[in-house]
Amino acid sequence: MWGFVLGIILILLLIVGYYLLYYNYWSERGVPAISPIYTFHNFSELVFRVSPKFTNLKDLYFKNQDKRYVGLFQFFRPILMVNDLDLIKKICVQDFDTFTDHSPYPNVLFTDKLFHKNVFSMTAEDGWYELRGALTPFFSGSKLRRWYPLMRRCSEQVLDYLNSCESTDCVDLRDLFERYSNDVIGSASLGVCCNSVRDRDNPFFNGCRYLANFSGMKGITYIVYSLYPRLLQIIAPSLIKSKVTDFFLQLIRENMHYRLERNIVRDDIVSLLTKYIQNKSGMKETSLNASGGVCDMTIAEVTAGVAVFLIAGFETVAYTLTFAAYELAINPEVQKKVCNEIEETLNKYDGELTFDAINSMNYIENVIFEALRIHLVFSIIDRRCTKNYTIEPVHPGEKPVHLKEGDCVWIPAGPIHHDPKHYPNPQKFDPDRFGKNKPFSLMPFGIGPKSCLGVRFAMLECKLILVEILRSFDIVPVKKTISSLPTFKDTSFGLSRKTLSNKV
Ligand code: HEM
Repeated sequence: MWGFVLGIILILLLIVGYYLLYYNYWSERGVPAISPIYTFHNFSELVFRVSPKFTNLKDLYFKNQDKRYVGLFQFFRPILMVNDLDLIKKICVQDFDTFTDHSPYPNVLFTDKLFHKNVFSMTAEDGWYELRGALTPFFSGSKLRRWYPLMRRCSEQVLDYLNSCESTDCVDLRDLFERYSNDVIGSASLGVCCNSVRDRDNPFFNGCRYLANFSGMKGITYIVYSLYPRLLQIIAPSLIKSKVTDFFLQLIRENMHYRLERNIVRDDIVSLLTKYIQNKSGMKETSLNASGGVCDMTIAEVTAGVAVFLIAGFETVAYTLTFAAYELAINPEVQKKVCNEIEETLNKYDGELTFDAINSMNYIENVIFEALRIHLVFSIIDRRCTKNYTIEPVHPGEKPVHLKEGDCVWIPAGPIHHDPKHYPNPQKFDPDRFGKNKPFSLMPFGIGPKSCLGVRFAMLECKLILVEILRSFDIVPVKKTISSLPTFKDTSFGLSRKTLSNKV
């Protein structure tokens, strides 16, 4: 018994000692620092980087907003939080070649095939530049025009569903948007057509929803892996259930065989990844086995590469749309302006909701950006220093700060979006302020060469479904939506059918 108690005390003393040592990490570099105890105090927000209103991060930012940067800790990982927009620009754009990577992410081929190196987790040393370059054509203007009819079909399926509902007084829009975004990314990126709005239990949708969900033990395991990658080699539990991994591996296997047998090149994510892997290996033959099929290694790499798009294009879009719907519901005058824009545009395009018609609607784009400013999906943008780097002093009293290779930098995007010196009256939903904001003060899609690869794709799909819904319905708040803020536990909205005279 006493041995056990002494053991616990020893462990606690070691932890405290370790923390005190770490505390000096920043002060020795002349950086104002937050006590490491803060990490424990604000565990979920600092460690998991999620909180509905990022209250603690905001608190930290506003208490230190006179400082260009402040040192803090994500457990034992020292983080430099950068508050100053000029310094953000320098780190994320001008000196990007020193900050090419995110903080380490799990890269766990031997336990989780679906989390093998992908464009999000890959470092520059691993070949991030090449992979990003290989995938970029999927998002070019001409490709978006090509994916548009697929998006359109998905948006029409949502409308058909809503039109067939007996009552639309209380519709869970987040669920509907998840299904829509899943169908869009599935059909464009790999040619899987499912109507998950109707076919509510289809395995592709359930698999993607499971992949994109990082709550509970899965989220904890993921964070522990990214903080302590070496633990992986010791304990190595899977993040993803093997039956889900097998489902996606089998899906991609069949997909690739089908293309190979019929000589189909679709220029989608599956095709681009296959080409990239073939070029990387230098020999076409390495991706083909003796029987003319695709080898398992290629299938595993393509599946992992596709999985990150299924994850990236799922909750992000659904959340963005839910936030936008919320702001439209509680700001009817903004909703009216959007409807006027839709009407004017459709008049110009003979009533056809074409790719060009959607692209020419600017006000609704401002609405989406303003919704993302207020309710950001990712409140922190992170970068990892890949070589030693010095932040030169600018203000009197500052000293040069020497960052070491491996140090991590956080950009507090959420608090910056709410800073009155960048956005006067920051809680006010005002789409007209978009375009007048300071450079680098708005970053819902990240910053610089590592920013979101899917931004144009995401904006197109968000605009399309909002326009499609607003042509036939008014979005109105219901009691549950309003009271569930800020957690959005209940995402029901009222959709009130437009009469023939006010249909757009
Ligand atoms: C409105 C919805 C979306 C939001 C708010 C969003 C936001 C972001 C953010 C903040 C990043 C990190 C950027 C950085 O570190 O500077 C990111 C990265 C990324 N996003 Fe998105 N995203 C959205 C939709 C999408 C969609 C639909 C796709 C794919 C079809 C996508 C693909 C990616 C990829 C591949 C990356 C990693 C880029 C890289 O590291 O090179 N995103 N996104």
